[in-house]
Amino acid sequence: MTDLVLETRSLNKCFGALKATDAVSITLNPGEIHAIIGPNGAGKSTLIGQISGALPPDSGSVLLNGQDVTTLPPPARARLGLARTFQISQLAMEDTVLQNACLGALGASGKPWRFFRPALSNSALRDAAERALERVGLLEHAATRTAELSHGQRRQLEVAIALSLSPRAFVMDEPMAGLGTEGSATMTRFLDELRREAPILLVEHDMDAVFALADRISVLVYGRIIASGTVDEIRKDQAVREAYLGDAE
Ligand SMILES: Nc1ncnc2c1ncn2[C@@H]1O[C@H](COP(=O)(O)OP(=O)(O)OP(=O)(O)O)[C@@H](O)[C@H]1O
Repeated sequence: MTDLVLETRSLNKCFGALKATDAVSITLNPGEIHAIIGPNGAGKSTLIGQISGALPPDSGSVLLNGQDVTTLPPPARARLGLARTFQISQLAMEDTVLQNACLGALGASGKPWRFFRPALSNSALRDAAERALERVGLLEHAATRTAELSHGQRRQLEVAIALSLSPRAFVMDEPMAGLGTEGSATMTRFLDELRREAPILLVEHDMDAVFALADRISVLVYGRIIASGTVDEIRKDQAVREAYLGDAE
């Protein structure tokens, strides 16, 4: 029996001759935030795609709470508690905030959202969505058209969608993107609390947020993990500084 919430074992994915992920093995422990950082094109999105199930690996495996989920499609992984934050582009802009917040639970059902629109009258689903909105501070906007939300509020809504799944692990793809200084600080405080609910695998370019939040950082360069360690270890790592942080400090 393992305590690991999420684990990848030697994930490989090639696009033609390009190795987008090259034997990537990472773990996520209960209660932690594990950040994955790396330059553009390092393979971070490819890794997340393989973890969420959107992209089949060429080889290697993905385990969720010790269960091999490598061949399961994204909705099945979501039902097992893997919550990937939805990208803003997947929000239905003409629908209300509450309707979007129901997405997570509906997504977990594996059925297309539009098909299930009447499910808003499902009170269990609605309650879960409202609780999630309350957690992220958006409940007062439940009836607002999503298009009217600010960028930062849309980011909060993405997290609410993930939360409505009662997840056992979060996988977040750049939650700070486009938030500005104040928005990033608010999101950082929120993620700091959220880790108590479920651990977070965090792909993020915002180094202030990463250094403030991460228990562990893994550095991906050209598809390979070149270093993994605490914030201090990564800051001091010469190979990391040369490959990535050197021009960011
Ligand atoms: N569907 C695809 N077909 C061909 N090449 C791809 C495909 N998806 C990604 N790549 C290539 O794989 C490499 C890794 O891309 P990926 O998007 O995973 O990097 P990333 O670290 O997420 O980058 P960024 O920080 O810019 O989002 C890049 O060289 C990219 O051009």
